Amino acid sequence: MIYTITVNPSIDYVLQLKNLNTGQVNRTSNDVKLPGGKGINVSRILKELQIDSTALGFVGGATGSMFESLLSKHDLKTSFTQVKEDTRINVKINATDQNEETEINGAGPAISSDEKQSFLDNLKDIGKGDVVIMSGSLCKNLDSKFYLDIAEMIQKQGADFVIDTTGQALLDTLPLHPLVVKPNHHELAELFNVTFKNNQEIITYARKLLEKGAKHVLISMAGDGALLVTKDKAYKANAPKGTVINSVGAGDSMIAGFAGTFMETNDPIESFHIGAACGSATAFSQDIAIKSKIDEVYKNISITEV
Ligand SMILES: Nc1ncnc2c1ncn2[C@@H]1O[C@H](COP(=O)(O)OP(=O)(O)OP(=O)(O)O)[C@@H](O)[C@H]1O
Ligand SMILES: O=P(O)(O)OC[C@@]1(O)O[C@H](CO)[C@@H](O)[C@@H]1O
Repeated sequence: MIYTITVNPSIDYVLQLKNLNTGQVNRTSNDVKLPGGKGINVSRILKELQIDSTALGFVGGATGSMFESLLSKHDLKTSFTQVKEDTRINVKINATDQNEETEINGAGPAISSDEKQSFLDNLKDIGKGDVVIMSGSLCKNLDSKFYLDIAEMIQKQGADFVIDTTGQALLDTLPLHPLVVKPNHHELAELFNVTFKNNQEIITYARKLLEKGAKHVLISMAGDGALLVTKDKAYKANAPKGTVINSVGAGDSMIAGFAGTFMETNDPIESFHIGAACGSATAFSQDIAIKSKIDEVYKNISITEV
């Protein structure tokens, strides 16, 4: 079974605007509320790929009830830990006069020690053959080593894990051999405090993550596609042509496509192909991609050795 952990899920309030004028009243041309959070997006893509998963995380308050109601439409298996404080709302602003989306992410609830323990107790049945995909920011007052603690715990129980985080939190988990890590190229550059001139330099630094223990390394590069880097080879997935509607969740979709497919096929290159298709399909969708979009985009992606 695949478990996704979204410590700090969200209601994503996605606003379409003609233009964004700060300091003024702006009125949306369209707005939608979506069940969000990196692990939630992973579970949603896995569902599209007909791969079972169970979504875990902290959910609370009136916004938490709304989040669960929004999520129930997607018919996912969930086992959330209820908390006292409110699940956060994250605002995503897509203004046609801006090139990039603007995101304003809430901090999320403070988690009590009892609530934290209840969450950890919920992981006790995870074991051999299971994969835990952990992604996204931590709630207030959760130690920065929370992901590391979970990784150590589930690895002792015989399960594999995937971690989608950045900086020291990512580096700390590498000695535990995550199945796959996926920093984007900016996050990789920040990790090693370098700037990249070309893909070969990106590959060189991606290999350092393998040397530190990661089993597979994906480097996502938004509209420039992605790289799969193994110990002795590297592969590029092109970014197919398409109209970008909302790239929020593209990285989560890529991780879901890779990890879900790898669990079933043990084939890193096919998993990479499907992961790239999931990422681009989400970028070309208002919400997280559906299967028909993933299949359509898959045909326009080629994987080449670099
Ligand atoms: N504009 C785009 N055109 C085509 N494909 C895209 C585009 N943006 C993203 N993708 C696909 O999705 C993958 C992941 O996107 P991206 O690099 O933005 O990940 P990310 O930075 O982790 O995103 P996020 O954290 O917002 O989910 C890319 O490697 C690419 O394959
Ligand atoms: O604040 P975090 O946890 O880093 O990111 C949260 C988030 O931006 O990530 C997803 C897109 O990847 C959205 O659904 C969600 O709002």
